[in-house]
Amino acid sequence: TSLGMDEETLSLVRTIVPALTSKKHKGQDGRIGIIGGCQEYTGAPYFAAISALKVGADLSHVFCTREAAVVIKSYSPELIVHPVLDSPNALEEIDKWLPRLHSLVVGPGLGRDEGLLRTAKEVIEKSKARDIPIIIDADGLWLVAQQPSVIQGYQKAILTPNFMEFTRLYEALHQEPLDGSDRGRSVLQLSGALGNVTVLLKGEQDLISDGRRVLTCSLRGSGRRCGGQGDLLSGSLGALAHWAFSATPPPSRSVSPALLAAFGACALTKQCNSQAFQTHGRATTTSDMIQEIGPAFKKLFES
Ligand SMILES: NC(=O)C1=CN([C@@H]2O[C@H](COP(=O)(O)OP(=O)(O)OC[C@H]3O[C@@H](n4cnc5c(N)ncnc54)[C@H](O)[C@@H]3O)[C@@H](O)[C@H]2O)[C@@H](O)CC1
Ligand SMILES: Nc1ncnc2c1ncn2[C@@H]1O[C@H](COP(=O)(O)OP(=O)(O)OP(=O)(O)O)[C@@H](O)[C@H]1O
Ligand SMILES: [Mg+2]
Repeated sequence: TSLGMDEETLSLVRTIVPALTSKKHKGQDGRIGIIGGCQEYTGAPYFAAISALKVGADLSHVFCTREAAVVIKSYSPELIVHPVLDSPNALEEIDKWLPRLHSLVVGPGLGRDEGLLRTAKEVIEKSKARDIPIIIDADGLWLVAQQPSVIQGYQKAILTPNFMEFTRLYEALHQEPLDGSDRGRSVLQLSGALGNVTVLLKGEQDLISDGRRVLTCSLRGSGRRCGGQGDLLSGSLGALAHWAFSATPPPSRSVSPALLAAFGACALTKQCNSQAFQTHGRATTTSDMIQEIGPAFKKLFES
């Protein structure tokens, strides 16, 4: 059954979770970077960055525009916020930090300003050269739909589209309308067309493919679809991808690190949604879900 499959994959995810020991120094369990945050959107990069921390990363950096920075900083003292994304030497400023980052999440609240998208593209190129896992979400996916070559073939990339973003990507790569009747097949095709980049299509069931196989995450969430849940997912995935790709030996022969990390992030997001909904019902918001990350993580991956 699919629930049996979920259980099996969850137990594989447990193997990549780093032990909490007194032998480690700050930073070892993850220094995650978020590229996003502009005039319109400050919530999305905050949700992504705080989620990476709550999952267990040690440091979370947000690279956003100057005016978004003060806002994001005042949501939370735990984030390191760089007001550089719209500066003339943005790439130089971000490149200074790249050697210290373990993974990058590109897109939450990035917006679609041409200059910002160009910078995001250059940061992706630099990160590929450094072999850093790259999660692409939200407006980062807008960029990939315009210029798929920016990510094509990069084995440490994971794309996290909602249905709308998926449709745009699919139609950009296949030059034909998406036939929505077999989503699993479409996800497999899109991943194949992108050179086996891992694609996670979010929905009632999350579908994840590396172009070779499709994993389905069928955990139950709730009927509450407030904005920001996708940001929680992509930020968590930033931390999980670092753990999955750096695990030695590789966690599984049949499931790639990217698939495993993506599955873990899906399961966690749905579990947070379900738990928050039990308390808050219709009033559930993403902040309520973020408060559940600790208990949800424990239930799924540490019990
Ligand atoms: N608090 C915040 O700052 C938030 C900012 N956000 C940012 O807002 C920007 C735009 O993101 P959007 O997600 O709106 O992207 P899009 O502008 O591509 O819009 C997606 C649209 O598709 C619709 N949609 C989603 N799933 C669908 C489905 N299964 N079937 C049919 N329609 C569906 C949604 O209602 C939405 O209007 C991004 O930068 C994103 O990160 C969001 O992350 C939400 C929270
Ligand atoms: N119909 C659904 N039923 C249950 N869970 C869903 C459904 N649609 C999405 N989800 C879950 O909600 C989470 C976020 O997915 P969603 O499609 O809302 O992303 P998004 O549109 O990018 O969100 P955001 O508002 O953060 O940008 C995922 O964990 C996904 O599994
Ligand atoms: Mg989104």
